[in-house]
Amino acid sequence: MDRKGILIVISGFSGAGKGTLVKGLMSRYTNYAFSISATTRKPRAGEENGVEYFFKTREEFMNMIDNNKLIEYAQYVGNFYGTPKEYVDSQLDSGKDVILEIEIQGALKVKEKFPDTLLLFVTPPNATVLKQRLVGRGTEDFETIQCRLRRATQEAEGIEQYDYLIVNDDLDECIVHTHNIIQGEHSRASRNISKIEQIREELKSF
Ligand SMILES: Nc1ncnc2c1ncn2[C@@H]1O[C@H](COP(=O)(O)OP(=O)(O)OP(=O)(O)O)[C@@H](O)[C@H]1O
Ligand SMILES: Nc1nc2c(ncn2[C@@H]2O[C@H](COP(=O)(O)O)[C@@H](O)[C@H]2O)c(=O)[nH]1
Repeated sequence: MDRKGILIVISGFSGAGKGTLVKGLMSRYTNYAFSISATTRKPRAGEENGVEYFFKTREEFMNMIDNNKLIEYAQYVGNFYGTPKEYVDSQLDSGKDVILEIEIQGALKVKEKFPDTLLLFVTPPNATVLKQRLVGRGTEDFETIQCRLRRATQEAEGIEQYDYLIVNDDLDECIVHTHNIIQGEHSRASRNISKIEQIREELKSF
């Protein structure tokens, strides 16, 4: 049986450190592919088209939806975000583990379409640290920060639907811990495959 990559969703409150964690995983380990989302959000200072996101007009984004180019999409604090399908399919087929850094509504849609998806939720050690990180990043105005914190309150209601909660306190520890969880998922998947193959073989003798 062909071994394919695992689809991994990383969600978490705005400012929890998802992007920082993903960059750490990508730079330290080689078997991850990061799915670059499409968004109608304006780029932050330093963000480049095709690196952090594919920045789209609303019309372009709607065309992507109409042409079935997205695995999932959602609205988040006034903007659209979505996962382009083609890249994810090709990377999974080539055996890479594909990381989607997406919010909770999209995460649940992905899980519905691909039940083997590993759902990880990243949290800071506490809410004070969350606010400090979000404010300290200096990329959003006061009103947007308030909207994102209110959104975090809603998102907290859905955490139980995730497979693992990952506390991002010490960044290095968080990167290694997340990698170990993903490797554990690989071992579990191959044990299941071996078992299924063994049972199929045994059934042939009846
Ligand atoms: N473990 C950590 N310790 C200290 N600071 C951190 C840690 N992880 C992330 N940060 C900092 O917190 C801020 C928010 O991190 P990041 O941008 O990765 O969050 P995010 O979850 O991707 O947020 P968003 O969803 O809004 O894009 C950044 O300034 C980052 O450098
Ligand atoms: N459902 C999706 N959510 C996504 C996608 N790409 C990013 N996101 C999430 O949006 C918020 C805001 O991101 P930001 O870059 O503006 O801070 C955050 O929770 C991201 O994880 C996507 O393709 N689909």
